[in-house]
Amino acid sequence: MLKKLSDKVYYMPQYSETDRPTLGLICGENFSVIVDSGNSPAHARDFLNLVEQIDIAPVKFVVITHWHWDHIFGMDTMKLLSISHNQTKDRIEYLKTLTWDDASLDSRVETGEEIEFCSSMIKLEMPTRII
Ligand SMILES: Nc1ccn([C@@H]2O[C@H](COP(=O)(O)O)[C@@H](O)[C@H]2O)c(=O)n1
Repeated sequence: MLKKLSDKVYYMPQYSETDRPTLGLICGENFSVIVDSGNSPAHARDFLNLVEQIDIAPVKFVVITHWHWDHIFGMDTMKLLSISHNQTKDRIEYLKTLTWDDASLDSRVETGEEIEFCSSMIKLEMPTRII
């Protein structure tokens, strides 16, 4: 169930066990907008399933607040036009060049490019992953 903040604003609360952040939904007269895409395809699908259950104008965009993995790994699954700051877009483009299998994550933790917390949460949220 989505939580309702007002007639126009809903959210799905965060789930700290696998670092799923809060996802938002802003409903306009003509279209609606999702705020952040979730930390995995499953997270995005869970949110979209809840959104489908309420009577709102069609969802047209997903607004990405920032580039952290937990806010962007559901983008492909949402299949929406995305809106973000240019620097966020650039960072996402860089992240798309990386590989996300366990060995690659471990190696980036070793070099300091990735933090252990994100690596372990990615493995927990997506035991098998094609990102
Ligand atoms: N280098 C980092 C540091 C943190 N994260 C992720 O950000 C989360 C905390 O901030 P949010 O605003 O994104 O909720 C944290 O839970 C990490 O998943 C990161 O990706 N990279």
